Amino acid sequence: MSKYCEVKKITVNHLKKMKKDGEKIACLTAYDYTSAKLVDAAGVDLVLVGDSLGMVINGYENTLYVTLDEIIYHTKAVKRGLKRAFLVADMPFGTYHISEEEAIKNCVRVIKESGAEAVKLEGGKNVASLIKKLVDRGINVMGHIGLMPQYVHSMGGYKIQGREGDERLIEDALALEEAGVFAIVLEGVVAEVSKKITETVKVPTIGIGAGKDCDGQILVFHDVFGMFDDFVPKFVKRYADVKSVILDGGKKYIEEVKNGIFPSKEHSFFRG
Ligand SMILES: Nc1nc(=O)c2c([nH]1)NC[C@@H]1CN(c3ccc(C(=O)N[C@@H](CCC(=O)O)C(=O)O)cc3)CN21
Ligand SMILES: CC(C)C(=O)C(=O)O
Ligand SMILES: [Mg+2]
Repeated sequence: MSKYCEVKKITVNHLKKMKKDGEKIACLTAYDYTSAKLVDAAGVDLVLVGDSLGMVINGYENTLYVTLDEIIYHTKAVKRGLKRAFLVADMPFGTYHISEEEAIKNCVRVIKESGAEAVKLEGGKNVASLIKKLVDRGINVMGHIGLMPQYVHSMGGYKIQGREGDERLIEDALALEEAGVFAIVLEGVVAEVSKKITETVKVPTIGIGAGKDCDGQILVFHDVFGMFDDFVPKFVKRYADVKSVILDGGKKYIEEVKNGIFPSKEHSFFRG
């Protein structure tokens, strides 16, 4: 068993140390109090309140509709469910795109109001100067390169990155490290390139669809537990089939209501 099981509260230092120790970092998304409590109890090291909530919670076609207030609302709920895991809030599209001043203001708001211990933003060299300013102000920042869902329109879809070489991705990873990120998400990156980035930077890399050689892995809660099937990317592995559990339980409940079996005496109140 890993020595990190004993750690009461994971901090940014533990995450950096895990890379040095060769201890893989297990991460999941969560969007509410109850699911946060469950993944924390399971022992996940890091929880991300992802802007993927726009898709799995709200049913939007992409992540671009998510607002700052929505991320704060969900992060506050997740915060109350966590004891051990490190908490990261995803900065939504548009909240760090107008000016560095506005971006800093929005990140400060997220940290101040939500209880998140870090923010994550998509981008490489183009956001390095902003990240440096955030880090200078005591805000932990997680980078995110490769397939960046907030670029869905300009990329013309969700495209795996690094097929035609690794130069740009490596430059971006180095720029993020130089700017002071404590970790970098590599999303939808070919395994060979993720391996090279992971060997090149000192900060941990957290992969999603980026192969086995990243320092950690992250997946979306609803994908891992088989609750979301509008689309299932190739990189998703299902570790439970909660959809069937809910459908089966739901059918039993409906049948018992229709047949007058529920509620029975034990679920009812009486005067005497
Ligand atoms: N439920 C959920 N899971 C996710 O992992 C996720 C979201 N939502 N929303 C935001 C982004 C979007 N993501 C996606 C969505 C689709 C593909 C996809 O269809 N990829 C193709 C590969 C295409 C190629 O080879 O270039 C695939 O077949 O997996 C990948 C990542 C990952 N993120
Ligand atoms: C999948 C992770 C990295 C993410 O950005 C999200 O859930 O929004
Ligand atoms: Mg995201």
